[in-house]
Amino acid sequence: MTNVMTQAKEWVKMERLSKVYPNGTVAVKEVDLSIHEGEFLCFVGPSGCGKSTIFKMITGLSNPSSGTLQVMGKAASEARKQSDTAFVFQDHTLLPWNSVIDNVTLPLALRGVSRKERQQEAERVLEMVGLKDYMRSMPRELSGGMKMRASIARALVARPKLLLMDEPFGALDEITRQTLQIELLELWRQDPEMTVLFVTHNVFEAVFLSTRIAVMTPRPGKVAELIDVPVPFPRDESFRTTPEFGQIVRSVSQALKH
Ligand SMILES: Nc1ncnc2c1ncn2[C@@H]1O[C@H](COP(=O)(O)OP(=O)(O)OP(=O)(O)O)[C@@H](O)[C@H]1O
Repeated sequence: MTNVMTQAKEWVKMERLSKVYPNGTVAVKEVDLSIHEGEFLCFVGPSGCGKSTIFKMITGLSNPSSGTLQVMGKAASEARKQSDTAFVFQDHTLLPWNSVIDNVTLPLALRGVSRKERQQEAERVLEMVGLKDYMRSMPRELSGGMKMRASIARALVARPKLLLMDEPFGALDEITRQTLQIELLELWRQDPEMTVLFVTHNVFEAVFLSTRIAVMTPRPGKVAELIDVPVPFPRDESFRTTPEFGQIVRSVSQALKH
């Protein structure tokens, strides 16, 4: 299942993708995985199973040792130049000396977008994440959840086709985390082309968000199992208490034990 109804394009294609670091650590071993336009795919696995290494290769920051990796039909290092990819990390990475709106407009400023358009686009995404009234605030004046919303707004401002999120809600309290999960799904649904790759250690979070889950094995990192979450969107809080939710959580937990 994807966010789009048409035949979905392959956004990321990994074939026997491996990464061996110079010290001999095999971080990723022969991963085969195709991710399509409009998917919401979660990587779940124990610490050190190579999730961040896969993200680094997708963004062209690290080269595969062997195998192939295509991002939007191109080698990852080429796709990087198109800047269709945005990231959100666990740490909000907002610049503390810039206001919220100046943080959000930064990716557009770096691309030479005019001041007027930067302002318009930033206001659009800040409205989407519910922070328009705080655009003149400084990051230190925001709660943890608001900082993460600002960080998401900054990632979305340039309308990325691929959004990579590495444990973005890991530092938040459970209530805020669940609220942001619902908000993130709404943002994703507003752009049918956008594909989200999301790393989490939390099985419940993965099941709530995903169209598909890649369960990773401990080192060397491999995809142990791909699990579909064939539950339609929109999903709301009630999904978390359905038998179907519990069943998929059990399947993922089982796959993690192998
Ligand atoms: N630059 C590096 N040189 C050597 N080994 C590395 C390097 N970067 C990562 N590793 C090792 O590769 C393995 C995979 O690391 P990676 O950071 O990709 O895992 P991860 O699943 O993202 O972990 P976590 O969930 O803890 O962030 C780990 O054993 C790690 O120690």
